[in-house]
Amino acid sequence: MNVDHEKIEKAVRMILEAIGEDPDREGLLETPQRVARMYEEIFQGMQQDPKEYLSKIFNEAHEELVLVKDIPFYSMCEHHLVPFFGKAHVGYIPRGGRVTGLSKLARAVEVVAKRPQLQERLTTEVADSIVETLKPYGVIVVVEAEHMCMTMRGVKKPGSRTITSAVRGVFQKDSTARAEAMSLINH
Ligand SMILES: Nc1nc2c(ncn2[C@@H]2O[C@H](COP(=O)(O)OP(=O)(O)OP(=O)(O)O)[C@@H](O)[C@H]2O)c(=O)[nH]1
Ligand SMILES: [Zn+2]
Repeated sequence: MNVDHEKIEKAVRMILEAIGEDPDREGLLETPQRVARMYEEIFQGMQQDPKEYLSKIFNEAHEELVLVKDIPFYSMCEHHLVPFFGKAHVGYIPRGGRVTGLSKLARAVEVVAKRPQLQERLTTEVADSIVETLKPYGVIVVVEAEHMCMTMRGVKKPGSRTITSAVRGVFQKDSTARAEAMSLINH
């Protein structure tokens, strides 16, 4: 168990009371426990480190781009605790034969998404965890997302998308390499 169920249940009950609901009416009776179970699931990245997955390295003599694109993710905006969700594109150029399983790139996205987050930090954490584990020539991470805090409330701009990127190593210095990766991502 990675969250304090009892605390969440108490808090949800208080929120229900605070909005004028009756937490003891039939439909809401199990809601605090449900929310606790849900938070355990959607915040499970709090207890995980993306590097645990990425450090499962094997040897393959490929020193060209590896790109996994359109990785779907769901995260929770740390300001409003409502979802933001979209797709992540993760690419790297292996160095010294150090490659990892393709699914580990998606797992890294999954781990950092399952925390109270900012899109910028999610993007950076994926890029830096790859740099630290695989020590590649370069890393490029592009994330596109829709933020529920901008659509269902506040400024109310449904359909607006936020795009963030983090580039490391060769992708910072070499605009041709970066443009090539970006064109594959946008293709
Ligand atoms: N940079 C960044 N901002 C975010 C992200 N998710 C939500 N936000 C923004 O966080 C800001 C919080 O602003 P505040 O003024 O403190 O909160 P607010 O009064 O609810 O703001 P509004 O959303 O403008 O109504 C808002 O502008 C959100 O759009 C994110 O991933 N990255
Ligand atoms: Zn927000």
